[in-house]
Amino acid sequence: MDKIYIEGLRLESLIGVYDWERTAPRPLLVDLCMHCDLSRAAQTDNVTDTIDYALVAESLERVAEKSSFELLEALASAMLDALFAEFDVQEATLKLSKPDILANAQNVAVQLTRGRP
Ligand SMILES: Nc1nc2c(c(=O)[nH]1)N=C([C@H](O)[C@@H](O)CO)CN2
Repeated sequence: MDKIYIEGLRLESLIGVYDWERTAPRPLLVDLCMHCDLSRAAQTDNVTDTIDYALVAESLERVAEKSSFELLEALASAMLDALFAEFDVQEATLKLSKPDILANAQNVAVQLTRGRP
C-alpha cells in the first residue's frame, strides 16, 4: 500500500497528568504515516485526487488546540479518530512526542496504529 508521511509536525496542546502541566499548552511533535492509494494522483498530478497532507496537518492542529487530555495516548487516539473521519486513509500510525518533559530524557512518546474503523 502507498503511504504519505508527515514528520516532525509541531503542535501545542494542554496535556498532562499533573497540576503543574495544566496551566499552559505544551509543545508536542507528531510523526504520521498514512496508508492510502496514491495511484490516481500519480497519474493525474492533481491534489484533489490524493490526501492533501496540508489539510491533514491542519486537522491535527485543531484537535490538539481544542483538547485538554491528561495522557498522550488519549490525544493520539483523538487525532486518529479525526483522521479517519475526515480523510480516505486505510491505516495510520501516529507517534506523539512530548519533548523535554522528563529531566533525564530528551523525549517521551506513544505510537498508535489503527485501521479504518
Ligand atoms: N504512558 C504515559 N505515561 C505518562 C504520561 C502519558 O501521557 N502517558 N504522562 C505523564 C505526565 O503527564 C508527564 O508528562 C510528566 O510526568 C506521566 N506518565
